[in-house]
Amino acid sequence: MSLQQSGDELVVSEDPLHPANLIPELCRGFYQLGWVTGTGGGISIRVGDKVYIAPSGVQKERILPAHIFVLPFPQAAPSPHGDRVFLRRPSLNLKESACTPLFWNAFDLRDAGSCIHTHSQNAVMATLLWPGDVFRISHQMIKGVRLGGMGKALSYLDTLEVPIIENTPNEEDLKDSMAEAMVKYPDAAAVLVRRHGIYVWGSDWEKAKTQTECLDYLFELAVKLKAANIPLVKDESN
Ligand SMILES: CSC[C@@H](O)[C@@H](O)C(=O)COP(=O)(O)O
Ligand SMILES: [Zn+2]
Repeated sequence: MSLQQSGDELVVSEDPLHPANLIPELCRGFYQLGWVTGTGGGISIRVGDKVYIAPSGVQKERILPAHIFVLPFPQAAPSPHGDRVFLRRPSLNLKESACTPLFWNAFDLRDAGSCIHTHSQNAVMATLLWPGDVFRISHQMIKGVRLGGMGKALSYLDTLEVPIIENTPNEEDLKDSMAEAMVKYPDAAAVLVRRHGIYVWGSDWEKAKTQTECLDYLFELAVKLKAANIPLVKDESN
């Protein structure tokens, strides 16, 4: 099969910033942070009408460009068998990430250019220490996080809100509750999944990565503040 017919030309590039090269590199970085160990977590990048997605259930720090799936955006109507439409599939027997419908929430509902999923223990601890449906923090360094993940940067004086949804045994079943949380909290840059992790998006991969890092810093800080009995939201009267 020629390059043209297989779609391999969509993942072969010498440009280090090509999504097929970036996804493996970023996943190696996330692995070092403990965000994508045990095959969990991942990142998807959308450039224009193409979405690049990693395979499911593989060691994310060992992904190669040849393992990347490319899907059309917007999503093409599924085949009569209900199968997703791909512009390019790896020749190996791999399946696209189970997070695909959740990444798609960020593309559809926020027009995001990238979405990151981590199993960061800081995020998981935040979902357990704050049992309600939203995590809130104020008067901390929240300036790296943007309104809705896409708009202007938050100010020191804003209160950052991240909705929390309940986990399900199958990743795909989170799609609707994640979408509901995104509609209910239009200013949120991420959705936490209780006892599981977080989905963070941005207008491009750099902004999604920056916001994932900022939020993780805040969750780690929040866990320490809780241990020290310091409230996360400052009382404006003192
Ligand atoms: C051990 S991870 C559980 C997975 O279902 C999922 O939550 C995840 O983070 C990664 O899914 P994947 O399909 O490997 O990309
Ligand atoms: Zn996960």
